[in-house]
Amino acid sequence: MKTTWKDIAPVPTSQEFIDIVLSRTQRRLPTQIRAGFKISRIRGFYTRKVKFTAETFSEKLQAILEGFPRLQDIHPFHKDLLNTLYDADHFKIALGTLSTAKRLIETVSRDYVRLLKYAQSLFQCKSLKRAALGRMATICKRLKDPLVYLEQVRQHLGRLPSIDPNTRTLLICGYPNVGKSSFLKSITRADVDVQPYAFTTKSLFVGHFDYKYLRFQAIDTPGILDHPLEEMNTIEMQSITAIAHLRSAILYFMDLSEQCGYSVSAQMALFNSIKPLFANKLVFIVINKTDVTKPEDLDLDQQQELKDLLTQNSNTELLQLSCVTSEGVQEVKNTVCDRLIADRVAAKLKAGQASQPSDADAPTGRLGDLLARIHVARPLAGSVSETYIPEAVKNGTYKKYDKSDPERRRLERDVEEENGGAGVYNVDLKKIYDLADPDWAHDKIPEFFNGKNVADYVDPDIEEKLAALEAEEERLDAEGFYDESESMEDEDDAEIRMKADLIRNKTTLIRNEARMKKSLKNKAHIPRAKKSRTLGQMEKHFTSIGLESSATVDRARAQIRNVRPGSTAGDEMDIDTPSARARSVSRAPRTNRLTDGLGSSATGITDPVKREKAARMSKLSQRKMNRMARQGEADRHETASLPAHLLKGKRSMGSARSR
Ligand SMILES: Nc1nc2c(ncn2[C@@H]2O[C@H](COP(=O)(O)OP(=O)(O)OP(=O)(O)O)[C@@H](O)[C@H]2O)c(=O)[nH]1
Ligand SMILES: [Mg+2]
Repeated sequence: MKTTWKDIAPVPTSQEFIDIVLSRTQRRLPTQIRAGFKISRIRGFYTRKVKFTAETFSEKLQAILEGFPRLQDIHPFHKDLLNTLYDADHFKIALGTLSTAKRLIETVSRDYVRLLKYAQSLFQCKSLKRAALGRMATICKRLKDPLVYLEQVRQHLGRLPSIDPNTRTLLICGYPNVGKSSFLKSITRADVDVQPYAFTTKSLFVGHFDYKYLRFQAIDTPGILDHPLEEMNTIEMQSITAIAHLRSAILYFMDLSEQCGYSVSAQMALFNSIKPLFANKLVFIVINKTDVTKPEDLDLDQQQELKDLLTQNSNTELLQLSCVTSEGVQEVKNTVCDRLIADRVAAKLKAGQASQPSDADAPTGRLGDLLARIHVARPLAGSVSETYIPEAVKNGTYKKYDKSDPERRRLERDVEEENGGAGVYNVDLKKIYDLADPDWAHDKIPEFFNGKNVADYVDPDIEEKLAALEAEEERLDAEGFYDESESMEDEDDAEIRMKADLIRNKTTLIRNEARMKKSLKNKAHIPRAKKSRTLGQMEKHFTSIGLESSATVDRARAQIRNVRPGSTAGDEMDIDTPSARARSVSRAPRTNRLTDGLGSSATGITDPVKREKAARMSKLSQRKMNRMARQGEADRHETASLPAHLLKGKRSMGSARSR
């Protein structure tokens, strides 16, 4: 949560505000418009101006609104402090006025944009825009007071001390002039003013110090007088706010010497009247200026009163110090800090949700929460885990591994050395397989199912048997065994024969396919014409199918000539033969775009009439494109009829209107 507001952007006055916005509109938008332009363009030009101005206004107003703290979002302490210092109502009204103005400006913009849609001339558009901007400026002028007030608040907010309401805090309070600032000065490096008159300190001051590696903040408050809350001024109310909202250790300072100008009984009365604010807090009554007067020096009545004060308020301690001799200063500081730490730790432990533990004496609060989430596993009742010492160690027969001993245990390392040493020997992992029969460990196919594995179903001679069968079949075929029986075959035989044929065909197919797969594998095949065709062959082919070939042949010839100007024009098209590819090919265009497709004579010269017509048509098709690419707004061009020097600067009749 934010505790300081040092980074709020400055709030301009209303006049500055208007200037900023209007000059931004002027700078950011185009400024040139002529009566001769299309009306839609003129309307667009002014609409944009109105919209842009309104947007800038609302953007800037929004920035101001967001820069200031929202009272409902900040800590109650800061909220109350802002209330006492700047008056929450005033603050809210100022921000509210700003947000209303923002809304009004948006409405104005909307209305005038709507009107601008129906404007008929440059003059009308311009008048509408002036009216719109004028109304926005008027709204802004009415923000004069809120803007001034907010700027003052901003400057003051920036100077407020950064008080963190949640950290370890020592709050020093008491009557004016009792030595509060002197104490803050002696325990921290804060530079507070110490003067021998009342109300030296007029606002909250913060100092920081470390104790037991923890950061503490000490807050010096302005002195308080003993009168009802309603009569307290802004200075005193700051102290009250701090006492009421900060979770802290309260150090109530008292001056028994009465050098401060207030009687001891008045100081005790003040303690009693602000006592309700001390609820749930650590409270210490600190007697300052012990170098002048100690509690023992008081008359008996007052001593008794002081004692009563302590007994009435059970959790209140009495401490003594003197800022002048710095006697007891460190002790007071240390006592308070120790108590504060202990208090905060206790509060933290109590803070959890498990306030109703199942066990009567189980810890509550956060500690209970934590313990509820932890499970400590313990051995089951009765089972004892003891240390295990091997027998060999116990009876002394255990021998340490010794490489030179011939009777030593054989290690994998020995096996490695016997079988060629490191790099040659490969660890045999199969020998440790845990199988029903250890002999199976080195089987090639060790997987078993129902006592058998795949190997049991393989006939090792299957290939030879098949070959023998096929040979016999061929022999029978050759001897004409099947021919003979053809005449007297019955239905069964015919079926068998048909099946045999099918099988044979299928086998051949599979074999061929496998062969093809092998040769095609991992090769990119680019189909190419194996043979080059000659132009003559093509001509012959065309005539054979009854097509007129002369034009095609002419073009092909012309192309061949174009491709290889140096080479003798052959009538081979051999575009795809390896030799043709190897030859370097000229990068000159193969065809003339102007004449391409116009139809040429055998000599390659185009009909001039056709060519002229083509040129005309291409020009015509280009016309639209030329028109579109002509000079436009983007081209900074001053027309001759309205030169710049006639438009700008002062005239005899007042200034030229630019906005
Ligand atoms: N003799 C004596 N004088 C002290 C002691 N501590 C502070 N003073 C004097 O008391 C006067 C007031 O001290 P401050 O620290 O300004 O008192 P304060 O409570 O901050 O006063 P306000 O800011 O006006 O509320 C100064 O003149 C100090 O010199 C002390 O221990 N002994
Ligand atoms: Mg002071």
